[in-house]
Amino acid sequence: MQLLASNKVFGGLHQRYSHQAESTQCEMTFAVYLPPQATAEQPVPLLYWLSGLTCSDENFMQKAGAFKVAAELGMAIVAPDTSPRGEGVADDPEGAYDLGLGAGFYINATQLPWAKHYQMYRYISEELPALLEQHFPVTQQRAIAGHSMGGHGALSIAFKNPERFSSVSAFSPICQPTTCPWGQKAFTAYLGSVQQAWQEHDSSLLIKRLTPEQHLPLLIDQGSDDSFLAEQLKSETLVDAAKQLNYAINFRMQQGYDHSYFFIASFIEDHLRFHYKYF
Ligand SMILES: N[C@@H](CCC(=O)N[C@@H](CS)C(=O)NCC(=O)O)C(=O)O
Repeated sequence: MQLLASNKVFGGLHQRYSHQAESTQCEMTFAVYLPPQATAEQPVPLLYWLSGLTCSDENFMQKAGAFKVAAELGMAIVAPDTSPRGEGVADDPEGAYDLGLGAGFYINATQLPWAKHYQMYRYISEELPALLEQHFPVTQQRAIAGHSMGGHGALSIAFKNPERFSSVSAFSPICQPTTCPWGQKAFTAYLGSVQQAWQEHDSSLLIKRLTPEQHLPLLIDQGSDDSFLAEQLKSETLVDAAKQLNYAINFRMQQGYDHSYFFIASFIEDHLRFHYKYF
């Protein structure tokens, strides 16, 4: 693991690392915030933050304004990259923002040319936690959150692995990727046309497989003025599914907010305090 940068912030440390990942067969970069309380003797719980399309490890750390409350609570945060990168990693031939680099969708690709490196589900759900829990002062208390494509990542990974997390939250998540243009484009490329493979990564469907004991505390914030809401995010699909299951999720339609990090910065404190309650 190579330390790329280290900055003191609110008494803790923001650090960027790169490492050779086995799952994605390339060098991966992630950023971690270690609050002042974190020591080898007193490790702290860890929130996974999954970002959206076009993002790297940097967007959340620079724009969300999460450090002050994370430092107060004593909570570490990791922000991984959103796709494999580097020489030899496939990208959309036209450089589209919603496929290839910056658009890994947190799934394991089975189709060429993507399959070799686009193994983001395995990276996020297995390889990165093992690495962090071995090398950083963090406990095995995990929460997961994300934005947009990363909201889809957080929800689908939590629904597939409810025993690994104590809570899950999302901002403006893609709730039904099997029926929206972003999801259909990515799933067709990465998974081919087999619907069964698609359904393995659709939160509005995965939620129906959970037993009541597996209903993690779940908070979702969605901006009412988000230009992607109707066509891409479809939050009503998840809200309706939860209602049918008597899964008491906390869904908040926030009036006048858009899809940006201005929205995330406005409510990130609520999400951090929400997750902290359940560690
Ligand atoms: N570039 C795309 C939208 C991409 C976008 O909104 N990305 C969101 C996540 S889905 C984001 O967080 N962008 C980076 C940022 O705001 O820092 C477009 O113009 O339609």
